[in-house]
Amino acid sequence: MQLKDPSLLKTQCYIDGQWLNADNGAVIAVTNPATGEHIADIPKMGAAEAERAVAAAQTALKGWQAKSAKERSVILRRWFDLMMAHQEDLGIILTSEQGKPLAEAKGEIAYGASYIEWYAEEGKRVYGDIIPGPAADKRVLVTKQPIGVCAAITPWNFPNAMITRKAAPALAAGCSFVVRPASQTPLSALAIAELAHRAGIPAGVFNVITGGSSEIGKVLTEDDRVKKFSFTGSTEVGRKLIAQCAGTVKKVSMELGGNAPFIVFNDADIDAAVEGAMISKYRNAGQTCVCANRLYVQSGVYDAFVDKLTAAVAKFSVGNGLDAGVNFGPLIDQNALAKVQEHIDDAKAKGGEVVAGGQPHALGGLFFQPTIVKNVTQAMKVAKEETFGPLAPVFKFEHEDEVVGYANDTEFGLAAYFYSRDIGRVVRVSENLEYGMVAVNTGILSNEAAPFGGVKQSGLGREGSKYGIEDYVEIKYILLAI
Ligand SMILES: NC(=O)C1=CN([C@@H]2O[C@H](COP(=O)(O)OP(=O)(O)OC[C@H]3O[C@@H](n4cnc5c(N)ncnc54)[C@H](OP(=O)(O)O)[C@@H]3O)[C@@H](O)[C@H]2O)C=CC1
Ligand SMILES: O=C(O)[C@H](O)CS(=O)(=O)O
Repeated sequence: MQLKDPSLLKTQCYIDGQWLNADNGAVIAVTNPATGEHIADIPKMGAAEAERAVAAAQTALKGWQAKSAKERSVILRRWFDLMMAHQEDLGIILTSEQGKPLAEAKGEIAYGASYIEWYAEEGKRVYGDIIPGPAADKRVLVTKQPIGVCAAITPWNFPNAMITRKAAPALAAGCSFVVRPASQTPLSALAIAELAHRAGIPAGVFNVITGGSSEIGKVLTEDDRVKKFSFTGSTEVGRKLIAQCAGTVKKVSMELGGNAPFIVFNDADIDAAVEGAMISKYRNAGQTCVCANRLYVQSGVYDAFVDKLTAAVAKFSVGNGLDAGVNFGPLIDQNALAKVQEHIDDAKAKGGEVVAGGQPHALGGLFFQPTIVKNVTQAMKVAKEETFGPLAPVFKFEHEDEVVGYANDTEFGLAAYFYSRDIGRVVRVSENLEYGMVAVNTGILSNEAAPFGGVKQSGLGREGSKYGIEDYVEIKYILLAI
């Protein structure tokens, strides 16, 4: 790995300001999904180390809370500046362990850093209230205080941004933080820790522990010193972790699975819709929770849309994300490939027609062809299950009410997209779609100014915007009798 600053490639965990190996010396190998090559070994820590990380966060809390919001803001701003100064190296580390093209990886670094930039400022705006009391001698004061030690478990698909989207509001609010990143992509998290150290974030305030997900997860969800738990990943695992948090009544945030509809009406700008579908469907090789999972196109523009999308997909350059010109990388593992193939085969067996891709890429390994299947129906797996890969199933529909019904017919409710230039339809459909986030005439909706999150079984809470810091404070009501 050719880095300008090789010291960003850390292979130990960061606990209480120290770089540590596992107590028993056990390690987990990290490999490059594009080549299968071994990149590094990271500690395989367990419950004992996780408890020490929580203890360190507890110890560090008082000093960090004692700083003013402005003092914390100055340190967070330094963290942001360091991440942006090292954007290229952080992008190379991210592409090497996760696979996304370098341009996308560098984009994720800027996206992840933007949450630190945003919350460096937002922490100074955690306002309270003075409410007119019920009697002349009573004063009702409302203040907000940091919730305390926070813990998080994060996924492999955005190994930088999913950490900063949680750590930034937590630290800005005066909380301390322990994160356990996915075993497949730990190096990005450890690089973030190195820059936190350089930024002057005090020992114990920000901790990164790697190792067994269940064993460490049990500590982070059941230890009473942890007052808030945040998770990004599948709904299946999210349910388990919510249940594990119940014993200590922890506040939880959950960013879970999706099944995003992408709807194109006859009155849409078709070229804009194709451009949006390319971003929404194929970003990170289709491995994002907000990827278009079902494309619904009204009958009047169905053939034109499919033809234009097919032509656009043919231009992808599939390969190692570190190679110049590559804009489509590998999937994360064999399970991901198998899921995509299963959905394609099911659709074909039920009448679907492959018009692009449809099988693993000639490059072999974890590369899969960007795929489009047309003439798909609600009876197919692609209508109900999240593919989490580069498959665009294109459904045909006739009427607005019909497609809104299809779009809402899922237990998920994270992101939805539609293209229309009819203002009445834009208002009606935006309001009738049962999703936490609705994008109109665009294929990408994620930014630090917006409250990212889902309804139904796609999650709890919001990340980003002024709303995102509310999950890291507790309201305290003070009654003054004078
Ligand atoms: N809403 C959102 O923003 C996002 C949602 N997702 C959803 O997650 C799925 C794919 O991502 P994926 O990472 O495979 O999801 P997983 O839920 O399998 O994994 C997410 C994280 O949870 C850890 N984990 C898995 N099982 C447990 C457990 N029993 N206890 C504690 N931790 C555990 C994993 O660790 P390890 O893998 O190291 O064992 C990983 O760090 C899709 O459904 C996708 O939609 C993904 C990203 C973002
Ligand atoms: O993990 C994810 O899929 C991200 O939440 C998607 S995004 O925020 O990068 O759009």
